[in-house]
Amino acid sequence: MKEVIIATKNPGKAKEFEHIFASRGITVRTLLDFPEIADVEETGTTFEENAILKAEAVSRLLNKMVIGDDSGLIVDALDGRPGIYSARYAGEHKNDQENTDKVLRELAGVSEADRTARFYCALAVALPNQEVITVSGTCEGRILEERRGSNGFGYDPVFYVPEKGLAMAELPSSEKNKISHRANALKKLDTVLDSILERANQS
Ligand SMILES: O=c1[nH]c(=O)c2ncn([C@@H]3O[C@H](COP(=O)(O)OP(=O)(O)OP(=O)(O)O)[C@@H](O)[C@H]3O)c2[nH]1
Ligand SMILES: [Mg+2]
Repeated sequence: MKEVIIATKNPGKAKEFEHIFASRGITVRTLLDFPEIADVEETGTTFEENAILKAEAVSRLLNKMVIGDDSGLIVDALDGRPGIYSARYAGEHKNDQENTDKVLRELAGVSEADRTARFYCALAVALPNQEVITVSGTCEGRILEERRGSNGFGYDPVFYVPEKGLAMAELPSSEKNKISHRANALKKLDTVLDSILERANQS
């Protein structure tokens, strides 16, 4: 059975990776399956650097291929914030609800046209003794004034997706997983993933 390990402790991301990889017949394991592995410190200054830190640290520990995901929300009117600090925007305790409230507060009074934003996802694939590979994907949208929908995680209830006419959290997961920043990054791995997996499952 083909398997990939994702260096994430975020249950929302884990679910999306499980869903996306299931369609390729690949089983996903995440750090939720390895509670003994400590948090990797995200000391990078870019999404890519943090994705590499997570992938390489866990790949070294398990001596296996590991994918790291570092992602977040970039709001133009906030000079790109929360950006790489998306998970901890309202404090170290990482609370989606509070993070979203903080963005809504900071955007109070900003017109619809100026509420443009995008989700960004950097993925790093680390294989023992090989060069790490990184790809990225984005998803363009706008920040709503109020929450809509209850699917997804994080900022999804306030992220409006113009091409769908709905908030991200109003989309069923099957739809989000076709258009999301994470899905778009994974598409870029498509061509290399099969050969990577073959090597990874041999070692
Ligand atoms: O509404 C959202 N829909 C998404 O699809 C999405 N993807 C990322 N995010 C936000 O960005 C942070 C990532 O930060 P992050 O990459 O450091 O992950 P994390 O700390 O949650 O888990 P880990 O993977 O590091 O273990 C998350 O917590 C969320 O706030 C999203 N929000
Ligand atoms: Mg994190």
